[in-house]
Amino acid sequence: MPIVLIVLGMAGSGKTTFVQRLVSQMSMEGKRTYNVNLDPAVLEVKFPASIDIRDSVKYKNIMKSYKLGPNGAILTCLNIFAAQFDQVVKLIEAKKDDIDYVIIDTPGQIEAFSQSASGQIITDSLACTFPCINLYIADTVRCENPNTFMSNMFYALSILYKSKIPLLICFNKIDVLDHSFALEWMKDFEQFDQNLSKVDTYLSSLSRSLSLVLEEFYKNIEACGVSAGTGKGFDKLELKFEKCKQEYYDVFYLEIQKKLKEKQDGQGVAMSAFEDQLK
Ligand SMILES: Nc1nc2c(ncn2[C@@H]2O[C@H](COP(=O)(O)OP(=O)(O)OP(=O)(O)O)[C@@H](O)[C@H]2O)c(=O)[nH]1
Repeated sequence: MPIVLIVLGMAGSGKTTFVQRLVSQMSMEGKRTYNVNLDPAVLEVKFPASIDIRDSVKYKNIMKSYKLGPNGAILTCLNIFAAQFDQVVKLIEAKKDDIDYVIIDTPGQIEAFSQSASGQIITDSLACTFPCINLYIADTVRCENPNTFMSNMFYALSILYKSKIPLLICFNKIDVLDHSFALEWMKDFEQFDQNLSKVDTYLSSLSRSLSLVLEEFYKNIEACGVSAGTGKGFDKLELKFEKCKQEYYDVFYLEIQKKLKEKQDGQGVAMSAFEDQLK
């Protein structure tokens, strides 16, 4: 059974470069990947994609037909694609004995996965069938600002609680800045607090309070450092994936199966939320 990796993160954090690097690394190791592009607005997909949202939904047409701006159009494309996502799952299922990983690139509109029903439908459909992991890509250089670090952690937390599948935080761009400070901040509130004092803005007191709330989240979350640009840290990723896969079966699987049964009984919460959004 392949492991599904959903690559998420803020705009410009390096998701696509990460996917590119992972796909080529896996191929060098003789691993078989099935790659999916979920970014409808990208001009060129920079990795070999078996499924490309752009083949089903035309971003520019959606903008015109619904008179939407770029953000609204991307979210609408995802909503439309999510409605037919069972077909994507069927395609992956048909290939499941021939692939080791399904790697999914997502658009920078992180709210599609942290808040919108479409992200939930896509994640639920995959997680019901395959061991599934969210990879949260954080830009280490930007995280040097404690308030940006906190925004990233909060996004990661909301994705974890919304999707209810294992989460791995990948601090990217460690060729520019080592991520050890970020791991330290996740372990030691005093360290984070000292750095927060250096950028004292009105946001800092919110970040300080949130940091205390996040203590429990930090304890249970996997994190690592990578450079999608140079490949540094990628040799340690597979071990992390295996650990998260185990967590999927040990911690999340029962809840996922319960959700699946609810859906089959016609009480799928996610689907009705999605239908409400379309009204
Ligand atoms: N130095 C360095 N730059 C990187 C790394 N990974 C990505 N970048 C650069 O960061 C920028 C954004 O990378 P993308 O891969 O396009 O980021 P993304 O998250 O897919 O962007 P959106 O799809 O717009 O959200 C590009 O200029 C990349 O070359 C890295 O590990 N090191």
